[in-house]
Amino acid sequence: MTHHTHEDTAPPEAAATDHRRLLEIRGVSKEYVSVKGASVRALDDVNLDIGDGEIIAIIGPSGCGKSTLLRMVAGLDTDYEGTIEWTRAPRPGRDIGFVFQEPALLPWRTVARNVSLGIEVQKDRSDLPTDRVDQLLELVGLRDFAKSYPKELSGGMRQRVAIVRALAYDPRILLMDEPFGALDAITRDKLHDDILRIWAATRKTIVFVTHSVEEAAYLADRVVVMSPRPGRLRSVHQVPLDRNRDAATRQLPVFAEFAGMLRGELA
Ligand SMILES: Nc1ncnc2c1ncn2[C@@H]1O[C@H](COP(=O)(O)OP(=O)(O)OP(=O)(O)O)[C@@H](O)[C@H]1O
Repeated sequence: MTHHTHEDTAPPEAAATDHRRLLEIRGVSKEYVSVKGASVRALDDVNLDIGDGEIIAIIGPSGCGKSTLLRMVAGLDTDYEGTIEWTRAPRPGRDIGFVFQEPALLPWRTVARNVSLGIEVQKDRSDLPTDRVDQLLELVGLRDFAKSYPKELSGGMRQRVAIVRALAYDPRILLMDEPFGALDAITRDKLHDDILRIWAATRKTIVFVTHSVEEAAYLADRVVVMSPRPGRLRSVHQVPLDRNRDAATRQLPVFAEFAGMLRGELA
C-alpha cells in the first residue's frame, strides 16, 4: 500500500504509473477575496498529474478547496496562480463534462432531449443522433425512459441522466463534484457500478470529489487526500485493487483496510 505524505520521499505529485498524462497541475494556489476585502487562501501549491483514462477521487475536510480545484480544472475559474496544462490542446468547451451534486435537468424536456442538450449548446449545434442518445442511455439502463420527463424519474435515475448528458459530446475528462452526495446508500452503490460500466465502455478520465472513503476506494485508481485550509495535497494513494470491482470487492479485507487508512488520514 502506498502511503505518501509530505515527509515521505515520494512526493504527492507522483505521476500515474500506467497512464499517459492528460493534465498537469503545477503550483496551483488560489486566494479568494471576500466582499469585505479579507482574503482566504483556498489552495496552496497543488501539484498533480492526471493520467489519461485514470479515475481519481479527491477527499478532504469540508472547505479544503476540493470544489475550487475541480472548477479550475474545468476552466470555470481561471483566476489562480500556477498552471493547469493539457498534454493535448483541449477542444474549446468540449473536453470537460461536469456533473454536480444536483442533476439540474430541464423539467420541460424529455430525458433524451436533456441528454442531447450537451450537444445543442455547442456552437455548431449539430444534433445528437438518436442512436447516440440511446447508446448513452443504455449505458445507465435508462433506454426505456428516453421519452419520460425528469419528474417521472427517481433521484438516482435523474443523476444517471446528468452523467450521460455530461458524456454526450465525448469529453476527455469527466469531473464530478459530490455526484452521489444527495442519494441514499443503495442508490449510490448502483450508481457506482454505472460509473464502472461507463469507464469500461469509454475509458474516460474521471476526477470526482467525495466525502465517502468507501466511494473513493471503490471507484478510484488513486485517491488524493487534501488537508484543511489552506488546501494542500496531504497525500496521494494508489488504490490496491485492480479495475475489476463488484459488490464482493467491498467485502475484501484489503478494501476495508484501505478505506480505514483513508479515514485515518482525514481524522
Ligand atoms: N466565491 C468564494 N468567495 C470567497 N471564499 C470562497 C469562495 N468559494 C469558496 N471559498 C472558500 O474557499 C475555501 C474552499 O472552498 P471549496 O468550496 O473549494 O471547499 P470544498 O473542499 O469543496 O468544501 P465542501 O467539502 O464543504 O464542499 C473555503 O474556505 C470557502 O469558504
